[in-house]
Amino acid sequence: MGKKGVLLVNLGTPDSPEVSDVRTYLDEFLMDERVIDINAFKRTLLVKGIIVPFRSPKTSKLYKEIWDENGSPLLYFSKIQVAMVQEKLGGEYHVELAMRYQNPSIASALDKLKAAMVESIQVIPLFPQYASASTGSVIQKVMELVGKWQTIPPISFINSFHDNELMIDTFAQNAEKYQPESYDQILFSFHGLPERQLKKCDHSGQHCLKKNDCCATLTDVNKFCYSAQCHDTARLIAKRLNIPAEKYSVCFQSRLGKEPWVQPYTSEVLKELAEKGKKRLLVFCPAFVADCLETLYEVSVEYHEEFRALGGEEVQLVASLNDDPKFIEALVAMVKN
Ligand SMILES: C=CC1=C(C)c2cc3[nH]c(cc4nc(cc5[nH]c(cc1n2)c(C)c5CCC(=O)O)C(CCC(=O)O)=C4C)c(C)c3C=C
Ligand SMILES: [Fe+2]
Ligand SMILES: [Fe+2]
Repeated sequence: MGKKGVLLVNLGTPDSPEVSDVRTYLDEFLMDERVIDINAFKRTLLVKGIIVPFRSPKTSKLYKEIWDENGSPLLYFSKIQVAMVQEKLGGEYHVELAMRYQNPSIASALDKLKAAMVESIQVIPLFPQYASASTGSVIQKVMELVGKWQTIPPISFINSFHDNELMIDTFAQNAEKYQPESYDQILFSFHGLPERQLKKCDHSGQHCLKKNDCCATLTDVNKFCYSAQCHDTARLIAKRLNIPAEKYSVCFQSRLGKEPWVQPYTSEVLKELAEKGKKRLLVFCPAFVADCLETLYEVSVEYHEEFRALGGEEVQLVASLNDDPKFIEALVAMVKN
């Protein structure tokens, strides 16, 4: 019998923090039709003519702030995650890492699995909550590439794992060392998405952003809604830590452009909390399974400074899942089940 192939895929990061590599990365990322989901002509003008030229130098500076001797934290922890999963799964499995954008590419990882003559491929996009721009894009890319093979092996995809118990437990344990009860408010700050993409993902066409509080609970109609899954992840972590509903807020960060994104925005929530006299905030970022620019810079530096300028004292980030053995156990269980 051949080995069972496993492909773990995260978003991707530039090859280096230099402007030229950041430009190449942003170009590939933002030209993805699932990320900037407008017609190809407008997308090309917007991305290649405006966003990439203006954003690359700024984003390069930010990457330089988080880049250390191990390189990009996202790639560094992704490699460790894959090595740990491989070790736990043993010789029956062949585990590869890929990034949706830049390196190691999905094409190169699939080539390695093909060369190893695996008998099947299981793909786990490393995004707990389903979004077309993240999970959907990974699945589409893998299907495009494997779809061209003469022999298409049995292939399966994990679509989301927002309520995975071991993952919820890892976030909760990471928070325990900060004594969450000693903070004025707990924030669950998820990566944002354009509202348009939420509506497009609603195949019923009647739920998302059509009803009040449409994402507050997860039902059969909205079970794949990014925002509804985010709210559910937050609820489960809060429940595990006995945090009452009034003591936590769900919010969305990293908005790009002027059109409406999923709300409330993290910046607005920081303002409201500062106005209410809250001083110390503990922040989870449960859309990410590894520390990255959005956690290490946007939350730990930008939001921290923003909150202090508003009269607050502290924004403390809860570490991401990174190389936590419990999260590795979660990934191993997903593969085996
Ligand atoms: C949780 C998964 C992610 C979703 C969904 C997502 C959607 C999304 N992102 C952008 C634009 C940018 N995101 C950037 C960085 C970034 N995004 C994610 C994850 C998701 N994005 C991660 C893990 C990272 C950090 C990568 C790293 O190297 O550390 C960036 C680059 C940084 C910057 O210039 O601000 C952009 C741009 C859009 C438009 C979008 C959905 C439409
Ligand atoms: Fe993003
Ligand atoms: Fe929704």
